[in-house]
Amino acid sequence: MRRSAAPSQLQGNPFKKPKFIPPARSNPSVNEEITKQNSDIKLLEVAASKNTFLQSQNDPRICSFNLPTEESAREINHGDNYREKCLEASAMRTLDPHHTVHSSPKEITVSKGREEESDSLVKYFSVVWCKPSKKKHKKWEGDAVLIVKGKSFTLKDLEGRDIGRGIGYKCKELEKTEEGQTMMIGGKEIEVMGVISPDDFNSGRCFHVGGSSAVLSSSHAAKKCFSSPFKSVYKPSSKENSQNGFQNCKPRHDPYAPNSLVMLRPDNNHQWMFNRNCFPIVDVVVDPHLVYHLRPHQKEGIIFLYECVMGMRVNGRCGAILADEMGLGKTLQCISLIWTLQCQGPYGGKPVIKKTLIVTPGSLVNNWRKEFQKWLGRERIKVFTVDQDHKVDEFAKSPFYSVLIISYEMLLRSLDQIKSIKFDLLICDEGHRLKNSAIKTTTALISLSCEKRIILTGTPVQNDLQEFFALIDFVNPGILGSLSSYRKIYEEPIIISRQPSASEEEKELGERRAAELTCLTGLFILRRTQEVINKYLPPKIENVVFCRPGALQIELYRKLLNSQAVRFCLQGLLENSSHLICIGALKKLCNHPCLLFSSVKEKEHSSTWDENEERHLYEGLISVFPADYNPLTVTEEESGKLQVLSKLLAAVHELRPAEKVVLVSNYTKTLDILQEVCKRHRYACTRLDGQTPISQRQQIVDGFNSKYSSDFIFLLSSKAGGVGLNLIGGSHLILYDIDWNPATDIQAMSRVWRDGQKHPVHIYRLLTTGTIEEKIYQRQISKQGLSGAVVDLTKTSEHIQFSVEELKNLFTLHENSHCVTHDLLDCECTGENRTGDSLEKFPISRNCQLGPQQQKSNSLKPLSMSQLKQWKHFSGDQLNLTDPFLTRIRENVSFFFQNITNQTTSI
Ligand SMILES: Nc1ncnc2c1ncn2[C@@H]1O[C@H](COP(=O)(O)OP(=O)(O)OP(=O)(O)O)[C@@H](O)[C@H]1O
Ligand SMILES: [Mg+2]
Repeated sequence: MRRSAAPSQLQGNPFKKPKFIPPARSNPSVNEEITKQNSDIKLLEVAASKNTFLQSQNDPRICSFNLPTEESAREINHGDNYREKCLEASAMRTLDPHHTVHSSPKEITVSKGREEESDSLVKYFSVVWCKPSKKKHKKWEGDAVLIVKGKSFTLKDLEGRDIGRGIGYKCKELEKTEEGQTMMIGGKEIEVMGVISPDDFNSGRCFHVGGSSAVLSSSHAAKKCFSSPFKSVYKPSSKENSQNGFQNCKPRHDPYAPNSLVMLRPDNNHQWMFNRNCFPIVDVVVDPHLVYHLRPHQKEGIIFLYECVMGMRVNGRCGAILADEMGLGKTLQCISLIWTLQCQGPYGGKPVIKKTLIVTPGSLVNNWRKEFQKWLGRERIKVFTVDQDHKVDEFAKSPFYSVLIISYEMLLRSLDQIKSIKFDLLICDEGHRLKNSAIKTTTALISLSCEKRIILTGTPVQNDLQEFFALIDFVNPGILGSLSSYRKIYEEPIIISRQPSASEEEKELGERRAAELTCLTGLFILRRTQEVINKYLPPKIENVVFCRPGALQIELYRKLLNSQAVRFCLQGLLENSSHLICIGALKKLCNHPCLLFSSVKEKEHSSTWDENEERHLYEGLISVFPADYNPLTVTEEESGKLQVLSKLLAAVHELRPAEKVVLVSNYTKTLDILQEVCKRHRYACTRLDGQTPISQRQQIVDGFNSKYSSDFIFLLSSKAGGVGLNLIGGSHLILYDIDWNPATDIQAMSRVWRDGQKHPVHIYRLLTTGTIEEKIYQRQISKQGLSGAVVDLTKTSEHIQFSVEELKNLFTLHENSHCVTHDLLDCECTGENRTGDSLEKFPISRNCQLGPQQQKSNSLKPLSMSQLKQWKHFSGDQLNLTDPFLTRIRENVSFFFQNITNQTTSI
């Protein structure tokens, strides 16, 4: 039987949650989990054949008590640990004067004297109803309460009005009424969703939740796989019902079903802190429909998040950082967590959370909504996304929505309204931005009272210890003490130990403190790398393409390097930031000379030209351009990279007409040029940059990803849309320029090689041979080696300190090299189709060839260079290239590096 949710269920209606607890399970894996000190992540996969669950349900000793008595706990041989837990729980019960032992079977019949059948059985169920139809997928119209009394049924809507009656049913039929069952009552088709306790019916609470006016629509996606999880597990007879006041306290889903994903039960400590009312312990089981889709690492991630936010990993702290690499499905893991906590809880099955706040970059607000729909359909969870037309107030007033999704910018604007709502769970997507505790966004979020906090980030937690503190302190405030004590205890000793002058004692202390810090924070930080999903993805062919610069580019480059500004920089004579202007000019030139031309013209015409520092850089530059130079008519030949790009696009268009290209740049002006080229070649394209209104971004992404889209190219500004987006419609991604920060580029490259991608993915990273772009690339890969690619997204060249030596290296043009990067590898090959086979000749641990100071300062650097050396590499002159795309661009390329992940037979 398929079920689709009723509105009340979306609100986490406790009346629909069966509340049976099997208080003692003999499954050793569960007991192991309970005793585990270090809460290692472990999936509890319980064989369906083990029916101890059913046995314990049928055991009146168990069912008739909230928690087992000392005697019953001993009688049931479930292992010492569990007994200890039960004993303690029963002790807690006696300590709590308000605790009531629910043992009276008479509770079931309540309507004394009101009805003729006062002595007969009365049962209450939450149901959904609709007009009768033969359709497989019902369109449920509303929630209702079904009262089964004697031989009659009454159906009431959530305002208490009778909307149907039936009489004359056979006793046997009545006894069979259970979850998932459908029947006809008073001309309506109903489906039973859950049992309502007499108490909840009598108090009227069962009518309050969820509202009454919601109309359900069926969602194919949601209905497709949802099954009635209880059917084979719990079939209470009327006799049991009458004996057991807690027959409802059972897990929402069968914890013993094959592949069930069961959360760790709370230990004594936790119960003591959070279960003061001594509710029975109920297994929290992730919805099997979701589990069906989850990858193994995602199951682990959900268990991890659950334990963190429940305060099971670090006593009483409820924060977590999920730092999985890009594309690992952090969104789905969070959605699973929300759905689980919103419907279930370990104490009496009561839902742990009601409302969730998700804060995310503007371009991902609608992506979150889509992901909710993708995994849960439209009915189960009602999510509200804030935009110009949908304000927070609307969410606050509505009882239907349980999840609010808002951008960081909107959050600041609506902070007061947000603060007036009680959120139980806060998720900060791409949360690395919170590493700066001084910025407004961080202070705003800190000011929210919600204590269950999750940071999601693909590029997190790094070497900067203060930023690290800020992230940790956000999710688990105070866990590392005050900032000043943290500095004393951790930061200072760690930094001192890393200095070359550190004594042995200082080194040892720093290492121990670092280990302590890692150990403590490791309890609530989880990071997995992309390797865990490689096997689900198509092959990825990554190419670093060294493009020969055009003649004009070389001439201008020389001129810039000979400028007074660069010379002063190298003599250390100029102000701090002057080198940045020089670097900026060289980068522009690499993209296209016209960008430099426009900048110079712009500066020349400004009134401050004479005092301007840039004058020292740009003087005489215009004379190098042809006299009739027009920056508006972009010439492909003037830029090595543009020439390669143009040929590459033509090759994809011709050789793979069904495939599409994502074209990434860090600069909107460069995107303008690329767009112009697309236009010229009549390639249909779409574009997302910082100017694109947030409300349109998801639409643009969806349009491109659709197989019906005619767009061939997606122009993407990596700064605006690099993080979080899914661009699986494209299978070729070209990084037109390089960023200082490897994280920015990795983020951008991860947009296409993700779940859902159907084609082999081709990544092209274009670099201009011998120029500053190669130097930046070299710096990137050595940096990645240092930090395992865990680098901060917000670090730009402004944050990088350069020594004069480094600047000298940056400001050198290597005109005679095919590939300076390859030269530095000191590889013995001649650039002829080297495949890394002969690597044994070059042990990976050997020193890097990057230069003397680097060799000494960091032993990790050679590793990443060695890794690069393992890539296939060959010069552009190679005649027998096998890659059809590279063959097409060979003429303008001096060197290639290529790496293939998940190679299958053909690419
Ligand atoms: N188990 C799964 N099966 C199929 N598709 C999945 C699964 N998990 C996630 N996906 C899909 O993979 C894509 C990437 O997921 P998601 O956007 O959550 O990644 P992420 O970890 O947030 O990455 P980023 O750091 O780039 O934001 C999405 O389209 C998502 O629907
Ligand atoms: Mg994401």
